[in-house]
Amino acid sequence: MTYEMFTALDGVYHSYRRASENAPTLVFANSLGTDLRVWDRVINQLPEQWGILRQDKRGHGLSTACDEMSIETLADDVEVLLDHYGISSFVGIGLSVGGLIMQRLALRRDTAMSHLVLADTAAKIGTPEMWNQRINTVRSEGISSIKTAILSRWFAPTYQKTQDFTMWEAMLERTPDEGYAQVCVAIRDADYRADLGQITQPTLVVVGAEDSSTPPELVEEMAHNLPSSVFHKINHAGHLPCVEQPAAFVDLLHQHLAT
Ligand SMILES: O=C(O)CC1=CCC(=O)O1
Repeated sequence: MTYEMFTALDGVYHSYRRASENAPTLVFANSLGTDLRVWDRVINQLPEQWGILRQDKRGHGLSTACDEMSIETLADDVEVLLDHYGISSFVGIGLSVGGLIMQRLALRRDTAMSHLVLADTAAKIGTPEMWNQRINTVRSEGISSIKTAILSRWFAPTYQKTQDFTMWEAMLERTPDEGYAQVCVAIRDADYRADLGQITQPTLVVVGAEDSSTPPELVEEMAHNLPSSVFHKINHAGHLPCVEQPAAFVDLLHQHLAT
């Protein structure tokens, strides 16, 4: 059974989906410019009985934005749902900015989070200058003015020629400009490199071999600084291996949860 819900948190409408209440519960956090559908292909290949909780970040998908956003606020939003459902044991799975959110939850919920999966992410993503430039451009000219550059980082060249590609292009283009800009602010202001050594959960770190947003070397460096991690590159994928190579992603997830 899947529940699709809205809840109001400090004036923000928050959209999320919960499927099955069985353990383990897999809690997903999405990347910048994508909504909870970015996990569809992975979730479709998981055993039906596993619990699933995913949501649209503020300013993305069907969730509304707020004036000031930080990774801490976005982590609060996940905690509200964990508490609402009384989830005391879960696997945290974060993609890109979702990985920053899950790094916070790994520390805040250290006993409840049994395993961590960090995909195409780092403890610090990009530079303040790069994010400020992107924020200014999105606010003044809109997401469509930078969508070609973003999509070329999201996907390997071969995928960009497929029919599916247009769906993701539409998802990005329909993200509200201010919601997108606010999440860029949250990423710009986050630097969790000093905290990596305190994350004790067994952590699977994956990256698309053709990811040019969070390149394999950056992601591997994060893996080296985590006390208990395994690192895998997924071939024929860019920044969103859960979209381009869901079977490889699910295989690695199964292996990780068996440890
Ligand atoms: O849009 C990008 O460059 C990719 C990205 C960076 C952080 C995130 O969540 O996505």
